[in-house]
Amino acid sequence: MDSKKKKVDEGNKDSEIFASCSFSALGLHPSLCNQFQERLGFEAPTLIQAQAIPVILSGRHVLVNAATGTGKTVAYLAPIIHHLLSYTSRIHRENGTFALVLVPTRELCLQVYEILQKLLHRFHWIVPGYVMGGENRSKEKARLRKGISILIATPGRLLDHLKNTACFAHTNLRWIIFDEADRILELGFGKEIEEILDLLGSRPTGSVGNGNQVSSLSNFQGQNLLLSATLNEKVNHLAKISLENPVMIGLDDKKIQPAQSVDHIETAESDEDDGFDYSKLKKSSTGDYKLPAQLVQRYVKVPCGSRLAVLLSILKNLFEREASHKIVVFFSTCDAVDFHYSLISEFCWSPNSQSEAEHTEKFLRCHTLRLHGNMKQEDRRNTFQAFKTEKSALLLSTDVAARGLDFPKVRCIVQYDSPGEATEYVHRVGRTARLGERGDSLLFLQPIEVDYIQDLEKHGVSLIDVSHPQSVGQFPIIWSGVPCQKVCFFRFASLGSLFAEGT
Ligand SMILES: Nc1ncnc2c1ncn2[C@@H]1O[C@H](COP(=O)(O)OP(=O)(O)OP(=O)(O)O)[C@@H](O)[C@H]1O
Repeated sequence: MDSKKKKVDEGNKDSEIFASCSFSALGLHPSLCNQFQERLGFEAPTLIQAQAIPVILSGRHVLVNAATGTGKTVAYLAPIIHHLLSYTSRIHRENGTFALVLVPTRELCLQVYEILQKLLHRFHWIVPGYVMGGENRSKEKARLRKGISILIATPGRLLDHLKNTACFAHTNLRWIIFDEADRILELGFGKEIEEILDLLGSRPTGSVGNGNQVSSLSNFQGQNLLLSATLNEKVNHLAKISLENPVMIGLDDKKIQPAQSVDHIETAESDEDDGFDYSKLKKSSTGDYKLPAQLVQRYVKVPCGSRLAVLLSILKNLFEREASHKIVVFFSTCDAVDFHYSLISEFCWSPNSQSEAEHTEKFLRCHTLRLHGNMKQEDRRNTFQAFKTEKSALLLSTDVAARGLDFPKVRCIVQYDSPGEATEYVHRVGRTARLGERGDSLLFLQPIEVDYIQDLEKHGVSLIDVSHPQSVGQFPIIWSGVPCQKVCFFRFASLGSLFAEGT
């Protein structure tokens, strides 16, 4: 490709991701705009940020539905920081919590906290903090006693502190954000969320447990935000009990355009008594999912007994082709992750290997990591940090890594076990092809599971079938048919059948 054409392509790609305006044009505080450039290296807002930030700044309740990796985190953090910077008298940490960000997993909690720390680098009077399962409660209490201005939390631990930590000051609470709202509910935190909303006085007690009742939040002076790349019935319910006359961003837009001003954002025609059209949300939750346009999605039919051999062959090929490569393989259970981790680790290069010969002898030349909910908190944290910084690594994980996690430069997602829900498929593959980067995904399906493809098609997601030898060439990953790998293939095929799968 000549360089002129390449420039045009890059220009087109950028215009699909980034807005043509600056952060300051969105009305954000100038010193915050400087932080974007200095601390995060952001030159311009993404399209979703350009659309959401002015609306969130206006104080409206908002529901944001945009593809994975489009910059939703900054879209909600920036307006909060802007407002906290704009108060005429500086806030103090003794004023307690002004904003609460609820997230489904511990890793996402840490990730949002890291971004927040960077953004608040120059604003020491706005204190970021987190509380989450697996952490020391007493230490969290001590931090809450001192005061946390913007608190990120997993629901169970937050509820615990709301009930048992008397020194947790939240009377100044103005914002509640549900990041990955649908996942919070899928993990069974529905009751906790209702209790949290009640304890914080952000919905009237009359609507507890009644999914059909639309709350009137007129006593609550705050602003609530819901964000997710996928919507479902449960989010519909959460929207009903937590949002008042919200603006929906990204629901109908095939291509998101930046907002000129709040007046240009349409709220849906009312069919409910609070002016918000919940049927539109309902329709969207069964409609098309938003996936990064540049993501190449494939599937392969593999009988259960051959999956391991095929996986190893694919991984070998991938790591041999490119020296720096990051790959995530998803499994359905913690046991399956552990089983494959101990197996694959036997064949993997490790950073602790003594000699160069040891490196080259290994079947897979990459660092292997694992992540799941049954691991000790410290190990989870180490894996999360390591996979972020590694240039070449393989992460074996359950769906704990599927939501919101932003690992840079993940080139490929393999789904060894098919995901239960179509939404989970979208979030798993969303760990690659972020913010316009290229990415590939491969879904393993057992012959009895092929109907899953039709389920995905109902949501506008179509995959290329690479099960047939003639299609294998389309895939950047060549598997069992490669002669030089036959020995390995059969070796692993027989090994695979020695171990019982389905753990
Ligand atoms: N304006 C920007 N300019 C450059 N990079 C950005 C900008 N905004 C966000 N990013 C980067 O884009 C990546 C994706 O952002 P983020 O994790 O917020 O996406 P997301 O939409 O929340 O994704 P998911 O749905 O998977 O949670 C991050 O690495 C983030 O640092």
